[in-house]
Amino acid sequence: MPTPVKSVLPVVLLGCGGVGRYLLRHIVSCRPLHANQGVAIRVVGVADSSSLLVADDVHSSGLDDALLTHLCAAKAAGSPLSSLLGQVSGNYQLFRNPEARSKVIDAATKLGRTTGLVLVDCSATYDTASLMKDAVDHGCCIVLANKKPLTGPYEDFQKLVSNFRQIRFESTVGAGLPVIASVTRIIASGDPVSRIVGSLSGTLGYVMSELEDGKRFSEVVKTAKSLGFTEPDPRDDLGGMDVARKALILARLLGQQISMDNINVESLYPSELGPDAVSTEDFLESGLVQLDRSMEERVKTASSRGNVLRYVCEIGSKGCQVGLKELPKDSALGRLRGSDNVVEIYSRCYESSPLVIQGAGAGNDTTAAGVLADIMDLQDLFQRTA
Ligand SMILES: NC(=O)C1=CN([C@@H]2O[C@H](COP(=O)(O)OP(=O)(O)OC[C@H]3O[C@@H](n4cnc5c(N)ncnc54)[C@H](OP(=O)(O)O)[C@@H]3O)[C@@H](O)[C@H]2O)C=CC1
Ligand SMILES: N[C@@H](CC=O)C(=O)O
Repeated sequence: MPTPVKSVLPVVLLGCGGVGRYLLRHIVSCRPLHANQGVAIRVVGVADSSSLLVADDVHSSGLDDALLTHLCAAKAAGSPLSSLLGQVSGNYQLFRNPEARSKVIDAATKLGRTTGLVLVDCSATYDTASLMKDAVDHGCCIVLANKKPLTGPYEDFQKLVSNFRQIRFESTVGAGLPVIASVTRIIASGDPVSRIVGSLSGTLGYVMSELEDGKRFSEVVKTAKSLGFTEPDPRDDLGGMDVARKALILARLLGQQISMDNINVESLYPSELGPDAVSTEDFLESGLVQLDRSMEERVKTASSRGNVLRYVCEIGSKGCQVGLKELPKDSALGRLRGSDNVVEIYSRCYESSPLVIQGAGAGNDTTAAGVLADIMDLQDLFQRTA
């Protein structure tokens, strides 16, 4: 006998790039698994940077799986969502910006306090912050892979986490690794976390370990991009900002009321190659090679001392810093290979022997799996009443 549906989770997805598309594919392919658990995820809307595709009647139906599959194929081919209009049939409407934003609010207003709604942010922009805050006001649950809304003004962070039962942001730190959940559990048990140390960039982990194998910096950064490890602009990774955002999220979770300005960040590229001076394309094409020599020398110098380079994040009572460190090859961080992350959490209970979490720390598949697990984790808030 089929398992009765206990929870229906309506979802609006912001962003259908690498992570967002994987999420939609996971949702579709996990239907039988979720049905066995009595859960149905109903995707009622999907937005990209210019439009929103939304189900005709968000109360009673979602976008069907055939449409979601088409949508993923179109976005993967580089077409905007609006290209589906007139090409693919289905019970949906398309709204372009700025109307698209108000339609997301409409869905949040309609569903937030009735059936409930999960607004999922898989974009890579600060622009979604106000939408996410509005969604919180409308009683919606929110799930983020996007770190930016949580790393703007402290008041935004406070607002977004104000109903902590209704937010999940596991994938913002460590992709699919249970870092936020572990820190949250330790804090909830009254065990004060004193320090978090780790290698939290899949991109920089991959780049550093490939450099040790004698590969060129410019080549491995491009490969990291093609493997889906980097941010849309890899300078977010190479400049340390992506790791700094993760550090800020963790520090704020520990109760530190700090902002990005309070984090010491070491950049691996000079300001002449920064986003204000050079486009992403030019940076990839001709900027990166300018860094090959100096990176090769840094790696060789470290190696001559029996060490390796790792981009390390440290959060403690005396502040936060992220930067390149020379570490013994056989240390926990030194042994890291590829895009793996490792996080050591120190607290009273984990003082001499920290809680260590390690595993794949980047990639669209892993990250999307983390986002899906976050959505599923909200199922108890979506009990079907009828
Ligand atoms: N890849 C990884 O390993 C990990 C990624 N993340 C995070 O996941 C997020 C997504 O990454 P990724 O998929 O690689 O990024 P992409 O650049 O591939 O995709 C971003 C998507 O967001 C859309 N978008 C831009 N602005 C808006 C907006 N205002 N409203 C709605 N959608 C918008 C873009 O639209 P359009 O298609 O029109 O450009 C695009 O579809 C990032 O924040 C990243 O930091 C987190 C952990 C790990
Ligand atoms: N670009 C990030 C992806 C996850 O946040 C990384 O390399 O770790």
